[in-house]
Amino acid sequence: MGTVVDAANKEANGSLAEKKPTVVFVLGGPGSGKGTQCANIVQHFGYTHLSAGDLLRAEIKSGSENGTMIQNMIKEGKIVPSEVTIKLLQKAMLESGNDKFLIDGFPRNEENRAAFEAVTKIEPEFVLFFDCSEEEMERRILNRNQGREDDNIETIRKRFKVFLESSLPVVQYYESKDKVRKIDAAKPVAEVFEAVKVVFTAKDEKVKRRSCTFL
Ligand SMILES: Nc1ncnc2c1ncn2[C@@H]1O[C@H](COP(=O)(O)OP(=O)(O)OP(=O)(O)O)[C@@H](O)[C@H]1O
Ligand SMILES: Nc1ccn([C@@H]2O[C@H](COP(=O)(O)O)[C@@H](O)[C@H]2O)c(=O)n1
Ligand SMILES: [Mg+2]
Repeated sequence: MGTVVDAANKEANGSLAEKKPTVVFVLGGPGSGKGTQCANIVQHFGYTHLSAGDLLRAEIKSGSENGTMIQNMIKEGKIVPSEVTIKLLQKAMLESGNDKFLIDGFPRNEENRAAFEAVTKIEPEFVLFFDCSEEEMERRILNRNQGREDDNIETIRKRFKVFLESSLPVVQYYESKDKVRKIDAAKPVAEVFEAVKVVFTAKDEKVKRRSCTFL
């Protein structure tokens, strides 16, 4: 027999799927500029930005029962079990009131990807992938100065390893479905955003064309 929590989750999944939200996954290595560019996309295209890492860090701060486990995983650069992260994402999506989401730093591995699809029944519109060299990403993270516990050289190396071994295969999966929009993220912020704008403008044009065919 299901618990009250199971029933509440089922209801949340149902109401999310019914809303048919537009989801764009924003992927790229640690420090590639995902958060920076998401802030620009929010301003120009009206999406709500949900960073899985930010949600996990907020969960630690909230004093949740999962806080210590999440903190340890982040310090080690490991990927938190999908169940935890997906619940945080679902809650944030429902609370936002918006129907367009940039989901930043998720899915990070095959388990994240398959669980999100199975639980929410949502497929991403496309995947924005920020491509950048490790040298540049390392330089950026070491200069970030936001007091993140994982922004030290030991954890950075672990995060790069997890990115190569677990996250890139997810990008390849979406590539096989022709869903990846790859951006050269090594350029200055403004130039990267020019390339990002092209992707989102093309998406808006496609939606307009689709609605015209019904006139
Ligand atoms: N194109 C860029 N050129 C130079 N610096 C950049 C660029 N984009 C972002 N930065 C800087 O690099 C650092 C990392 O950027 P950001 O936090 O957006 O990356 P991220 O992909 O979200 O990283 P993480 O996965 O660790 O959360 C920040 O200090 C940001 O100001
Ligand atoms: N799907 C995810 C996303 C993140 N994490 C953990 O958070 C750390 C920081 O993530 P950023 O996107 O803010 O860099 C990451 O290294 C993981 O430990 C996760 O577990 N699952
Ligand atoms: Mg980030």
